[in-house]
Amino acid sequence: MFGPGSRPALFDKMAASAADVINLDLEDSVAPSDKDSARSNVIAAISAVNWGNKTLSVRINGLDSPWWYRDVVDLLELGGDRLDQIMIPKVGCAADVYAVDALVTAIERAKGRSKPISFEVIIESAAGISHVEEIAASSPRLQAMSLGAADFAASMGMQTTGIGGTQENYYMIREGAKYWSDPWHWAQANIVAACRTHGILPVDGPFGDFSDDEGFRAQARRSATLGMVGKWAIHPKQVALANEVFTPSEAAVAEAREILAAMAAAKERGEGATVYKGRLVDIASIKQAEVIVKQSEMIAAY
Ligand SMILES: C[C@@H](C(=O)SCCNC(=O)CCNC(=O)[C@H](O)C(C)(C)COP(=O)(O)OP(=O)(O)OC[C@H]1O[C@@H](n2cnc3c(N)ncnc32)[C@H](O)[C@@H]1OP(=O)(O)O)[C@H](O)C(=O)O
Ligand SMILES: [Mg+2]
Repeated sequence: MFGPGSRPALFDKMAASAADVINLDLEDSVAPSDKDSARSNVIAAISAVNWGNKTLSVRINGLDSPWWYRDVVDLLELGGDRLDQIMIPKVGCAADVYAVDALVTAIERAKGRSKPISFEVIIESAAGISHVEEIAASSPRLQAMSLGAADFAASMGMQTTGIGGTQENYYMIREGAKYWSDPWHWAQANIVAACRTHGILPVDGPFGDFSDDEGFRAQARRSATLGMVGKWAIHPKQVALANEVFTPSEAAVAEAREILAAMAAAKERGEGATVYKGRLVDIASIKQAEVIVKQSEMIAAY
């Protein structure tokens, strides 16, 4: 759940939401003239608001701006221990993450902060997607990586003002009928592969049209199917939609458990493969089913 640091009236509503992660934004939802006051609002709210068991993250300004170092210094020196994570936008290479890591490490040591700050990065440029694997491997602080569709589209020179979702002109045609394809797919798949290689979480970014619930669901379902674990909400109504999609359904969990049972029975018979509902399941199916069961158990335990 995202909210601008310049709108402190939203902070309690964000804390009361059903989101797992809160992102207080100092970057692109905050006008340049409000940067200093937004930073002060966020620093005060880190300690003053009851964030419950949510992960509390602050998106700092990009390394191409004059604001980012002050964001990091003040957040860590003045912001209190409740802060869990810093989100670094517009990361283009591993050195960008190193720069923030070096500053965070120095402040943590100087100030005796005992809880290490974790990082989430946004891939939202041509450089970021080109260097996605080195970025995924860049720091032990890194926990998650998102696709920022709007800046990504701009950096790539894409002809769209949409933030995620179906793009009218991105279609195939066959026998006179249009079939829309997904222009975000290849970037998402690259992010998932880089994240899974290096043990961090791939997250789907914003879906701008918050009046389009079905569009959000469709985008989120594609992301979940690809291996992403969650999605940003830029409006409160998107939180329930994201939780609905990224929580495996009872039917999916039941089927996964049945596959595990079928494979346990197969193993008893000395077989590595068997038939479940008319289709092949084998040892790889155990790993697939375990993904769904583990997701459901983690969500239930949260
Ligand atoms: C695209 C790139 C990005 O940077 S995305 C991330 C940065 N953007 C944001 O953080 C924007 C977050 N959202 C908002 O600022 C607002 O939701 C809004 C401007 C999109 C709409 O605000 P508005 O007040 O007009 O909304 P209402 O429908 O009237 O609100 C209803 C109700 O909900 C409360 N509300 C609204 N927004 C939030 C919120 N973010 N968190 C909590 N609560 C919120 C609002 O106060 C109303 O409450 P009520 O009056 O009913 O009590 C990316 O980087 C890229 O490159 O892709
Ligand atoms: Mg952006």
